[in-house]
Amino acid sequence: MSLPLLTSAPGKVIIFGEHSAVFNEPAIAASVASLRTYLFVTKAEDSDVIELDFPDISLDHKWHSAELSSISMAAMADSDKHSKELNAELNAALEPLLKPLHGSLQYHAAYCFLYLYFSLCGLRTGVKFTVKSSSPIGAGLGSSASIAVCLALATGKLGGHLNSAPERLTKQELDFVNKWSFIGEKCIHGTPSGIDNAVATYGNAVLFQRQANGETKSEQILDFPQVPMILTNTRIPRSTKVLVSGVKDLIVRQPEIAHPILKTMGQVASRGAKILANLNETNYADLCELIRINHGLLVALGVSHPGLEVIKALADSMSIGSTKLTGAGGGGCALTILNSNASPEDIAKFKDTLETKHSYKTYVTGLGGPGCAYMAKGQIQNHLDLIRPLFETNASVSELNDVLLPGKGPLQWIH
Ligand SMILES: Nc1ncnc2c1ncn2[C@@H]1O[C@H](COP(=O)(O)OP(=O)(O)O)[C@@H](O)[C@H]1O
Ligand SMILES: C[C@@](O)(CCOP(=O)(O)O)CC(=O)O
Ligand SMILES: [Mg+2]
Repeated sequence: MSLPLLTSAPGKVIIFGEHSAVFNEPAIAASVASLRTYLFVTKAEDSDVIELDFPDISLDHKWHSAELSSISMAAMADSDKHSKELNAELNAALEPLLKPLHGSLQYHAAYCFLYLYFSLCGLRTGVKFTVKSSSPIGAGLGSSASIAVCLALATGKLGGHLNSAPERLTKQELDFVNKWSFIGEKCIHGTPSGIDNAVATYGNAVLFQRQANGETKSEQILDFPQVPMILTNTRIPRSTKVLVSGVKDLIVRQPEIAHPILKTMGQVASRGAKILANLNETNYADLCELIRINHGLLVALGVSHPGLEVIKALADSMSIGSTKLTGAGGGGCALTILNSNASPEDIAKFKDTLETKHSYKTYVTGLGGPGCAYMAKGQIQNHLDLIRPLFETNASVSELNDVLLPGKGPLQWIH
């Protein structure tokens, strides 16, 4: 497919089962309608370069064709064979290109990009990839998976792998995006479960389980109930990669203790799935109880943070609802499922205290929106005056969403 290209994918909220999902336990996550990542691929001004412009993480980098000599055809060959494990030959070839970014936060985003780009597009130069996200980054809401999905969809299209139906993304194409975005997540954080990229690809909500053979089973939950909840971002930075490897270390040190915790988390997710499939006044309290238990188990794994406990303590002391961290923890976000009798005044006070006293950010957002999408070339060209400034200027999140949010903005997306 030719340029320009525009792709998008949502963030997610894990309701039950973060961390235990990495160890093959079931987990439930839903996409977040209003928190999305957008990728705009255009012709670079210099036809000799591959350019990345990731302003959200202050990364603007160009690679000239002369620097690409380490990337042999052999390193890119058979990339499909390596769709489950990273290709050691390609990794070695990427090393010199990534050297200037070593030790920086931007390293993993650039690694994800280069890995997918060379695997799916080859050595083509003269392209520029610009990414903007309306989702907070590194906060537990799956920004890494949404950028990996945007990149997998765009590089899949650019490399000619995804052009079977002009009017929609087929099931096979979505499976392709899911497979390659999982590889992208691997570049960003090592050993992902695959739940985040599955939700960002397919949208809605999923009951997900990684199998012992590395395959994944994900069941779409189409009518995900709109559970009343508040998402709170502590804005405390953390890295999924570090937190996931911390849990791995705990398992090595305390296997008899850590394994049963993970198993119990799986039980919580399975039970939670049953309740969510038939949520009603009678079992709502059970859902809240499972949220409380899941958080306690995550605390036991060592992935909470005093800043997250502030949210839980406030919600508990106001009897407003049940709170658990969501995503990898260590900072980032928590969700509070509101009690059915929580008053609007108490909800407002809860949010206000978190925002004014602790400088946290709260969100009230719908769960279960669309998955990945792209825009037809004609549509982009007809609206370049609307689209281009969003990627070339310091556009705010609301300006981004006003134009680009599927279903809200004036433009048509293909799903
Ligand atoms: N909009 C973006 N622009 C550039 N890189 C991004 C963007 N969103 C995510 N990333 C990459 O993902 C990383 C954060 O992923 P992670 O630690 O898994 O947190 P989360 O997925 O919860 O946001 C960032 O450090 C960066 O490498
Ligand atoms: C901790 C984990 O379960 C979720 C990580 O989510 P996030 O990157 O914090 O949004 C890891 C995974 O499932 O890949
Ligand atoms: Mg992530």
